[in-house]
Amino acid sequence: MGSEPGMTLVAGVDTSTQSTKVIVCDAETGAVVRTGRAAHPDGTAVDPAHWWRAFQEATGCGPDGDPAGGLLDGVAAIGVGGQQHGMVLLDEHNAVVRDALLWNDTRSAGAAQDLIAELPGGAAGWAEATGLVPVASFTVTKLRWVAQHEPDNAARAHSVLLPHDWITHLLRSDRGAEPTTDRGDASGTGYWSPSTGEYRPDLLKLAFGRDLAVPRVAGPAETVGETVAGALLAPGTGDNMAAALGLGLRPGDVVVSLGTSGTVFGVAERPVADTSGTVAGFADATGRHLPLVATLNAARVLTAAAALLGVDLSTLDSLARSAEPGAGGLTLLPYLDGERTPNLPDAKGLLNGLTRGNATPANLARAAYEGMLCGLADGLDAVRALGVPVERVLLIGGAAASEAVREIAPALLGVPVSVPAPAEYVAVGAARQAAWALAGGAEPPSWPVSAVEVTAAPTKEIRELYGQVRDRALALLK
Ligand SMILES: Nc1ncnc2c1ncn2[C@@H]1O[C@H](COP(=O)(O)OP(=O)(O)O)[C@@H](O)[C@H]1O
Ligand SMILES: O=C(CO)[C@@H](O)[C@H](O)COP(=O)(O)O
Repeated sequence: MGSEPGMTLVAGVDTSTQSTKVIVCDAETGAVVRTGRAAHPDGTAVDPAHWWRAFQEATGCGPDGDPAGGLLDGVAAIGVGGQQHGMVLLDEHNAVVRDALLWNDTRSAGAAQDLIAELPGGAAGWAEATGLVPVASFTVTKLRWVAQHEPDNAARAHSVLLPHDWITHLLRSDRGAEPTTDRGDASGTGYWSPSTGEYRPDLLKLAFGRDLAVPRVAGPAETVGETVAGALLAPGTGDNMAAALGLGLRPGDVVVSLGTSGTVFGVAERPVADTSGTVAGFADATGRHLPLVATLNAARVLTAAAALLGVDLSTLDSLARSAEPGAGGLTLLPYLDGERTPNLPDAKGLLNGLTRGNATPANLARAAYEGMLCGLADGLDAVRALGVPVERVLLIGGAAASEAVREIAPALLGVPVSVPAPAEYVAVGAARQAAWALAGGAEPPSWPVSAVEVTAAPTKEIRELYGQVRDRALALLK
């Protein structure tokens, strides 16, 4: 594979929960000319070496990131987007100390509670300081868990990075240089302030009991290093921030992403501090802010429902579309992997309203889609309540490919839904950041995004029933 004649090529990487995806595109227009992907292992604690191996498999690069005839051949700049929050602990020689604890690992739920209690001001104090109220997903709680449960690992730790920081670092020709991150991913740690743009080493120390080195926060379009082949490295960012960049979000646009996580987010000019902790006050990758709600359960609710019914995803889709809205009164609270919004780390899924009359595969399939989307409709209400304007929803992530999702989403979300042309928008955003680092300037290059709009009459009664079942469960589980 050689350079496409006349084109300047940039690459975007999405090192996400289930896989690594790589695109190579024209820096001027964003047109994708090459793609690659490779799977990650399952589990919520993963050796970061798997992500680097997946990167090599997806691109054909050598262990030093040399593209030599592979997917990245001729690429002028690379950006890496990655799953947020994952704790990559390194020793003083930059060797990984233990498996990374991922965003969906709930073992640090107790640590989150402790940290809230230990800071004067509690939840409000954390929201004010970092934009976040600690829950198990955030890196700061994982540091506390290691300090408490694994003193030997804690003693070896010298620095803490996030997944995108680690892959970006491995891509550098000079791995002895200081690692970097960006404000988007730093804002998901719980020890960085989106209001001041500075780390809060006091909060890291509160969690870990001592200082740890942290990566330098690079500017949005900075070049942070070079690969062995001389390609520029952009700062990279968290996957949701990268998706926002890939879609070129405008005020009024809110993204609903249906990957392993479900997320709902929009851009804001000012930092957000939600003391209830429902909306995380993240920063974005452009210098703005990205208020976001995340659920632990999205696309894999559908894979679990398909496995339960013994069918593939395409049959699950047809079954769900053949059922009436409301699934005959079946409601699924989709907390299969525990849940983050609402904050129920130990919860399990709950199927309510089962009768002999409605016990059909079609209703069960439909309840899975409706339950997943009702959880995100709650998230949409929460970001709207914080003043984020919601004129239309952009639906992305693996499960946005589902016809049933496209049919049911506008009815439950209650706003027009646009489905952007199928693409890996996290990787697109990372590539756009790379093009920005290459070109310089105040704003990233403008790349077109086409989308189709899907509409449906709102079905409030399904959300009402879901709300009743959710509130009864919350009263039991809290
Ligand atoms: N047509 C479809 N219907 C439902 N789910 C789908 C469909 N296509 C892909 N998925 C799901 O999308 C998920 C992967 O989405 P992705 O956004 O890449 O996740 P992540 O970024 O978390 O790794 C997988 O769980 C996969 O089963
Ligand atoms: O925890 C969050 C956001 O706060 C997740 O959105 C992760 O960033 C993982 O994303 P996916 O791999 O599911 O896309």
